[in-house]
Order: sequence, then structure tokens, then C-alpha cells
Amino acid sequence: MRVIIDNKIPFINGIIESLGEETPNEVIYVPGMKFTPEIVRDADALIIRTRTHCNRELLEGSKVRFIATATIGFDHIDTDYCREAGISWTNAPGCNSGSVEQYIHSTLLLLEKVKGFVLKDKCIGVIGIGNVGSKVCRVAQELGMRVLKNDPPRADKEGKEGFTDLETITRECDVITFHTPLNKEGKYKTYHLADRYFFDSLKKRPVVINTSRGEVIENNALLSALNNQLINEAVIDVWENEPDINLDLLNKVFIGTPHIAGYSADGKANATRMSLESFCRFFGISPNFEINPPVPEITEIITPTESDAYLQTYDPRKDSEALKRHPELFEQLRGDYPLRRERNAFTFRIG
Ligand SMILES: NC(=O)C1=CN([C@@H]2O[C@H](COP(=O)(O)OP(=O)(O)OC[C@H]3O[C@@H](n4cnc5c(N)ncnc54)[C@H](O)[C@@H]3O)[C@@H](O)[C@H]2O)C=CC1
Ligand SMILES: O=C(O)C(=O)[C@H](O)COP(=O)(O)O
Repeated sequence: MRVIIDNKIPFINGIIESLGEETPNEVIYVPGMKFTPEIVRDADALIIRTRTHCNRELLEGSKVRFIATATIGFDHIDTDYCREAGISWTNAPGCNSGSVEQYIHSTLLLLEKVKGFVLKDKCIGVIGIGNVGSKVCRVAQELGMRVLKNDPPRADKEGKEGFTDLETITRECDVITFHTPLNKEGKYKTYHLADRYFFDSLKKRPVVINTSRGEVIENNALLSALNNQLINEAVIDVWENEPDINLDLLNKVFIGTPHIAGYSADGKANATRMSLESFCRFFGISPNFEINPPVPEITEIITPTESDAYLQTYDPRKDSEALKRHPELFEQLRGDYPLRRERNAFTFRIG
């Protein structure tokens, strides 16, 4: 069997090579953006990230039967083409939701600490209440915020109670945060969900946060909204046209990061493990591996306040400063991302 793996997926090297009797005879590690029809032609399986577009152009005429993406988002996979071509695929639901939760939690703490934005009793609108959105709702509630939830697919399935429409969110919220997939079309389209009309409808000059996909917010409309003070601040992790992002927008945002909200080592380890498990299930191989993120150098954090301790686990300003200094290194900053662990890897001593 021949397997092609994105060479920036951590904790995976050597595992497929050591999988029992059915050991694949060839495993090739390739940069995500360098998968070509020639490279994948004789492959049975691909293990990818968001940087590999799996479509007719890449896959037609190949032997590929299975694709695992070590991500939750799968807008880079042409699922219609895969169905037509008989190619099975899997993603990794929930793998990095704790990581995005940490990014949003730290961001909210920074809004208070750096911008004097009092969180208590403020209203936050969470768009997309899946694995990430649900965790964000819990964090916001714990910080004393009022939470409005928007998720039309869930509201249609489960009933409207507990969910809010987008119009109410634009009217009432002081913070609006996006956690939907990128749906390019259909009843639940999210492409340019926040467009000029959306920004013109805002009543409270909210802070806008996007860790979903760049195309969910029309970036030029967001820049105009910042310039015209329709919004208070923007925190942006995902961009239209990554890695060639809008530099005027980058310079205007409070925090601007290179699509790393999901990049905790915990999230990456989960994604790798889940992808390998799917691979084993598909090919009928017994899994014999264990994947755990490395232990941080310091595990005890001693600070006067809980919020300072939390920010020591992760402070997104560092990632933002690095990108603002060198936006041309967008992909490199992602590829060489340092070890970041989530809250549970640490004990806090407050006082
Ligand atoms: N910046 C980063 O590093 C990361 C980005 N993401 C992005 O965030 C998205 C959400 O992640 P998860 O919560 O793990 O996914 P999920 O699949 O668990 O949840 C997505 C939720 O969005 C809802 N939704 C779909 N269409 C909607 C619409 N039109 N309006 C409102 N809600 C809608 C779904 O019903 C679902 O509840 C992913 O699809 C991915 O694109 C996820 C992880 C890391
Ligand atoms: O899981 C997702 O969806 C994401 O957006 C990932 O955090 C992006 O991960 P990579 O494709 O850069 O591994």
C-alpha cells in the first residue's frame, strides 16, 4: 500500500510504517500544498490538512480510495467528486475544539485587560453551536456574559427554543464570534455570512471574532466596518486568500493570527490519532499506537489572578505580533508552530 501524508502533521511519522502485518510498503511525506496528480496517482490513501485541495483535478485517474483530513473543517475536500469517484473520506470532529476554546477564552480576557472592555453582563452572540461554539458559550457564561446562540441547522432539527436569529444578534450583541463551517451554497450558506449588509445592521459597535473560515466574513466589508467605526475591535485568525491576506486589515485588527486557533498540541494529537484510527478502520488494520502531546517544561503556574494564570497557558498576542511583523511568513509561522498546551496540562497556584 502507498500512503501520502502531509509532512506538517505532527506525531504521525513512522506510525503507519509500523502497523503490523499489513505494513504499507511505501509512506511518503509531502508538503500539503505540493500534492500533485503525479504524486497521488499510485497512492491508496492520503492523510492531509486544510492545505491540500482534494478535487477532480488532483484525484482523477488515481488509485486513491481513502482520504483522512486531520482537521474538523473539510471545505478543501470536494465531497461530491469523492462520492462520484467512490473515494471514502473522514475528518476529525471535535479534535481541536479545546484549542479554539482556549484562543477565545484568552482573547476575551485580553479585551478586558488591554482594552478595558468589561465582560460581565455584556452580550455575546455565538454563530455556530457545534463542538467549538458550545465550549465558547460555556466559557462566556462562566465569565458572566449573556449568551445568544445562533445555529439554524440545529434550530431546524431540534426546535427554535434556545436559539436566536441573526437579526437579534446584530441588534443586541457586544461581541459576535463565528464558529460555523464554510458552506459555499445551500440553505445554510455561510460564505460571506457577514457582508456589508450585516455590518450596516450592527447596533452596538461589537467586537467581531472569526476563527471559522476566512470566507465566512467578507474581508473588505470588515475593513470598511473598522474604518467607519461600525465595530469596536476585530480578532481574526482566518482570512480570505490565505496566505496572501489583506494587510490593511491585518494592521487594523486587535489580534490577527495565521490560522492557528486550533493549533494546541492537544488538538493536533487528537487530530492525528483520529485520522490514524479512521485509516485503520478503513483498511481493517488493528491500531497499535498511542499518541500524547509532549509535557510542557513548566506545569505549575503561580500568579496573583486566575486570568493571568490562564493567559500564561496561551496569550494570542504573541502569535499576532509575529504575524504583524512578518505577514509574508504566514505559512511558515503555522508550519513551525511552537508547543502550546491547553489549560488541563497545568496546575494553577493563585495568590
Ligand atoms: N481556526 C482554526 O484553527 C479552526 C477553525 N475551525 C473552523 O471552525 C468551524 C467550527 O468548528 P466545530 O465547532 O468543531 O465544527 P462543528 O461541525 O462541530 O460545528 C459547526 C456548527 O455550525 C453550525 N452551522 C452550520 N451552518 C450554519 C449557519 N449557516 N449558521 C449558523 N450555524 C451553522 C452547525 O449546525 C454546527 O452546529 C469548522 O468547520 C472549521 O471551519 C475549527 C477548528 C480550528
Ligand atoms: O481543523 C480545522 O478545520 C482547522 O482549521 C485547523 O486548525 C487547520 O489546521 P491545518 O490544516 O493547518 O492543520
